Amino acid sequence: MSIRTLDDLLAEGVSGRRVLVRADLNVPLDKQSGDITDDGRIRAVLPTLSALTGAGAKVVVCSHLGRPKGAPDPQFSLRPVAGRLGELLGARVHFATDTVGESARSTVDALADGEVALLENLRFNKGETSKDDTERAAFADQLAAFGDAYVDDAFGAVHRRHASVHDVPARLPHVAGRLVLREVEVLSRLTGEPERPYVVVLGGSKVSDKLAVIEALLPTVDRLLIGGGMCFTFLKAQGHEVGSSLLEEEMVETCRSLLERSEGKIMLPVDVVAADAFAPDAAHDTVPADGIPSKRVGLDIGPETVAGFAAALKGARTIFWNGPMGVFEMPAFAHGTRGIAETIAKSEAFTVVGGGDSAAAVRALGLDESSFGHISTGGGASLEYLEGKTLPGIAALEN
Ligand SMILES: Nc1ncnc2c1ncn2[C@@H]1O[C@H](COP(=O)(O)OP(=O)(O)O)[C@@H](O)[C@H]1O
Ligand SMILES: O=C(OP(=O)(O)O)[C@H](O)COP(=O)(O)O
Repeated sequence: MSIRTLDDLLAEGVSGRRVLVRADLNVPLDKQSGDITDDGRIRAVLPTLSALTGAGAKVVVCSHLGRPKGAPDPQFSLRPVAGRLGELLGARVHFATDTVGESARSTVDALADGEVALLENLRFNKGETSKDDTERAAFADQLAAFGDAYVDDAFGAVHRRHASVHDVPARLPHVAGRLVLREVEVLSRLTGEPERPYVVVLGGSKVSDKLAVIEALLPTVDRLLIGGGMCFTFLKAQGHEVGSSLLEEEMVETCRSLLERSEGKIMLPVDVVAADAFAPDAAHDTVPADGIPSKRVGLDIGPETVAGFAAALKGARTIFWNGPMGVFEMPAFAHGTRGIAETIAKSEAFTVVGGGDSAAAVRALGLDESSFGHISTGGGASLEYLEGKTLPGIAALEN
């Protein structure tokens, strides 16, 4: 891989230069208070930021948060992240209240050597995620104007063909940051010939994002265990009622076809914790996966499923896990995620956990991070990397 690195940029000297850093500061927020519930992704980018500030660069950080629809939306503001980043860096982070407007321009212009600015959410601008090349290019031009060089340290977003990931590097001297390099180095261990049995566990809520990955991974894996919000579209494809559980109706047919072609590798829940409502205190009980009552919502995998998945993980030599098994943010629905996480933590396999929420779950459940081989900051990104796809953010650095 012919990618220039942060060390190459530092060797050229960055003192007094403006360095635009694309980070993935898409951290989970508490729905009520808006507080950051896990700062792992902020911590993960500190080595790159500290190296740059230490070398006297004017550091301009940009990131997305959540999925706002191309316009400002206060619930997705990066302001709280600026505060936390400042605490962790031990220095003030200057926050721009827009991404490429007047506030961003004046904030960047006022930066002294060794100081850090954070721009407001990239996705408050249509150009960031647009499929239209011209619209993306116009936004990329505006962003690129804030840097003399570009560092990509947003591993969690390298699978997105977005302006800040794919188009800005074409406009500036560009390098990979410390996090991106480390992630690629570790994950490449899973792309060649992973030690077998190789078991992948998938959950979470980004169903359609991950179905294409399942298709690609099926020939490579020995077992694929599907829980979390992912499983209901598959259960529906098997002809079962899923009540008001998370469902992507238009993907049912794809799931049916995947199940047919899976040679029995796909394992689905046999029981589910079904609740009256999507709420922490909702009444709930365990029901068979083929008998979810019509008004109930499946919020976790049941104990029999945890035992079955644990048995399938026994003896594995390589394990990749992405996506919580249930709505672990609510303690009543965290048992499945805990059961699977504890099983993986105890395994002697080479274990990789990927994804912002999966990593957050490991920490929220108080598990020892060092009992996993690697905790990746990217869920979709690591899955697509494992698929062997050329990721837009990595390809852009290679050019
Ligand atoms: N049964 C379920 N119904 C709805 N949401 C779920 C369910 N199980 C898990 N989730 C949610 O999935 C989210 C994480 O999904 P995702 O973003 O795909 O994971 P990651 O960030 O690890 O890649 C969590 O917020 C969790 O509450
Ligand atoms: O949280 C992320 O991905 P992940 O949930 O797959 O780990 C990244 O920040 C990418 O976000 P996106 O899936 O909204 O593009």
